[in-house]
Amino acid sequence: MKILVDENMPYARELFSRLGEVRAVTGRPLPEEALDDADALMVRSVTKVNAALLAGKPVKFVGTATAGTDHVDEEWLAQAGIGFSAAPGCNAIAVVEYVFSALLMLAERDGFALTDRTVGIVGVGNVGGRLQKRLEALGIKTLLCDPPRADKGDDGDFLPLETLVEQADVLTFHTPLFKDGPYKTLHLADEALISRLKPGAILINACRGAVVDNSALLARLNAGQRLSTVLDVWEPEPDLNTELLTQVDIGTAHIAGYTLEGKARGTTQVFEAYSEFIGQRHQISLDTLLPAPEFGRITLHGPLDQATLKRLVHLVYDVRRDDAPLRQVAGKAGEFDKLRKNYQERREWSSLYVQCDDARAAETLTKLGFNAVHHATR
Ligand SMILES: NC(=O)C1=CN([C@@H]2O[C@H](COP(=O)(O)OP(=O)(O)OC[C@H]3O[C@@H](n4cnc5c(N)ncnc54)[C@H](O)[C@@H]3O)[C@@H](O)[C@H]2O)C=CC1
Ligand SMILES: O=C(O)C(=O)[C@H](O)COP(=O)(O)O
Repeated sequence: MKILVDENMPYARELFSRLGEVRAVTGRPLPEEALDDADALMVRSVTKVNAALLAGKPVKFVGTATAGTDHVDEEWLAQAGIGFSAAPGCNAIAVVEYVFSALLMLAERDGFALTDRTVGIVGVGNVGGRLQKRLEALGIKTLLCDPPRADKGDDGDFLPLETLVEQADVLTFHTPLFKDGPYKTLHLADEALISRLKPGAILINACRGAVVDNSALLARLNAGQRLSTVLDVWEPEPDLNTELLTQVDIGTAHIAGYTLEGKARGTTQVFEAYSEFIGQRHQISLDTLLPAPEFGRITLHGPLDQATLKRLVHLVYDVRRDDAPLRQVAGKAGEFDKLRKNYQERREWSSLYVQCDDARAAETLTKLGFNAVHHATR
């Protein structure tokens, strides 16, 4: 059994070698000769998986260690009889923590309280749903837009996108990229939508670049629209518009989902799916794979206010550590992917054990996803 894995999948060699011979390859571009004798292919979002790549090859299963699947022609895989699995939700916590890190940075810089802001969430799935819960745990008002869920009759107060545009101070996108169909998201944020955002609003895109029309956004920013912008994803990648990068408040190289936990969950989810596909069911516990974090334990004295939360969040992950390197290399061939390949280890908030002498601080931090306990220390 020969299994090709993207070289940017942590723990892939260790896990997949339990099932067969593993070869790690670059995902962009994927060396096509490697497919000639491969039984299975494990990719990330940078590899386009379609007939052009796989027709006539022996590959019987494709796994993508990602939440998004717009790089995979699932219809063709199904009609070609090739098994497929994605990794839904694997990195949702990472994206939520990226959004929080960015919002706390902007709130400190511009001197506002997050509890005075209303956050509009477009796409309330694994990322958007977790984001809603964590924002509400802090007492921040959210407005939700998810037409597919609304049409299915899911519980939730789902609103039209237009209402979010009118009322939200922060508009954050967490939808898949659908190029057409009833729930098309390509250029969901177009020039008309962007120009109607509230003055001083914050626009965040951490889903897929083309969900926001990047040329329209640049035109609005150049026209002096009062808007703060956080872009993790770009139209197109890896060759983003470098002028747009100079205009955004935070710009990163599609790394919102890149916690070690998030990437490792992606690998384990496709490993489990493939092991089931070949009839050798394995289940993996993440705890057995992950190393100890750089900061493991901290004591918080007193209550939790926004400034304290910001310091705690930024101890684990400060989004500015990913903004500066992108600005340094943008426009140079190959550098966007190099930043992603050589990504400095980043952990999730749950990796930090926080001992609090204030019961409410412990309760809030627990709801936010920290490993917090209340323990009187004074
Ligand atoms: N920047 C990054 O590193 C990452 C980006 N992503 C992207 O974010 C997307 C969302 O991730 P998840 O929450 O895990 O996916 P998900 O599939 O759990 O949730 C997506 C939600 O969007 C909703 N939706 C679909 N069409 C919509 C529309 N037209 N308007 C509003 N809502 C719509 C769906 O009903 C669903 O509830 C992924 O598809 C992926 O493209 C995901 C993880 C990491
Ligand atoms: O899971 C997704 O969807 C993502 O966007 C991933 O975080 C992207 O990471 P790569 O697969 O491009 O390494």
